[in-house]
Amino acid sequence: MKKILITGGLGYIGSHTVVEFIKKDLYDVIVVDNNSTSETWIKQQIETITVYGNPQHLPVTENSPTSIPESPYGMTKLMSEHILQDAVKSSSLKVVSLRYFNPVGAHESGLIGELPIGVPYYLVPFITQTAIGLRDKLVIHGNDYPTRDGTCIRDYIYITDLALAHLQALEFIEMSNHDTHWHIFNLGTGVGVTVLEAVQAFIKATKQPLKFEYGPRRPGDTIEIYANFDKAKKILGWMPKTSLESMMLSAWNWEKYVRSRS
Ligand SMILES: O=c1ccn([C@@H]2O[C@H](COP(=O)(O)OP(=O)(O)O[C@H]3O[C@H](CO)[C@H](O)[C@H](O)[C@H]3O)[C@@H](O)[C@H]2O)c(=O)[nH]1
Repeated sequence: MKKILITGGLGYIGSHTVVEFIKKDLYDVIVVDNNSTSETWIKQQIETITVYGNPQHLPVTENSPTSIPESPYGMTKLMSEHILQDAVKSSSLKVVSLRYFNPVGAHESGLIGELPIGVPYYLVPFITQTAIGLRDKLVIHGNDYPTRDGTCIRDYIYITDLALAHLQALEFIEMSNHDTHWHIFNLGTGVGVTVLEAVQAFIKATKQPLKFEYGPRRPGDTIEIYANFDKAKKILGWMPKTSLESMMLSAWNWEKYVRSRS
């Protein structure tokens, strides 16, 4: 059996990816994690669409220009890509860079999911924590953007769909004999969803009331971004399968499970 090392394997994305690799039964999975942001049994997420900044054209493709990120975190993502790109040129290393859009939801078992430390920064954990009563209300950061309802637009991708892309990406890079050893794939649904639509999807899917109000814009927020994932579809055979409402329901089931433990 092939050995695979998964770094950050206790994290939100990492843990779901580990599950899919184990299920496949082709790999001996070794997990490395420094637990730096973990709440003893699970930790936060990373993703890389910050490399696109506020895009000029939508949906963004892998060829859309990257911009200088506003945050040091975003810069680490862009720099990592550059370092890997250089390493590929000077070695036999093969690299696939997966650009995640906004990963949300939890595993269908309800046993793993996203568990931010302290007050959540990301939308969906904030929604679920508000619905369960840990937060008074959700504040929607700005409703005066030039979008259909004034709130920001994102491309929310189900965590297990995202995890499966890692398997497909590995199979692709192992099996193929390409001229280039550096590949980038966008992983999103191709559908832009406003913050208000995300909130409504949560309410509809879970039948939970959710108290929310509009607040000021959050500094540095991208106004609108969603993916063109044609490349992943064509080359990896990858397709997102899960509806926004199912994503929200899974996040809610996870939240209930987490709180029932404590
Ligand atoms: O309490 C909240 C939380 C979020 N939002 C809004 O919901 C949308 C999504 O926000 P998230 O924080 O969930 O996700 P972002 O896309 O803004 O950003 C995060 O996810 C990105 C990729 O998904 C990058 O990793 C980035 O660094 C990270 O901050 C934004 O319009 C944000 O303003 C609210 O209105 N209220």
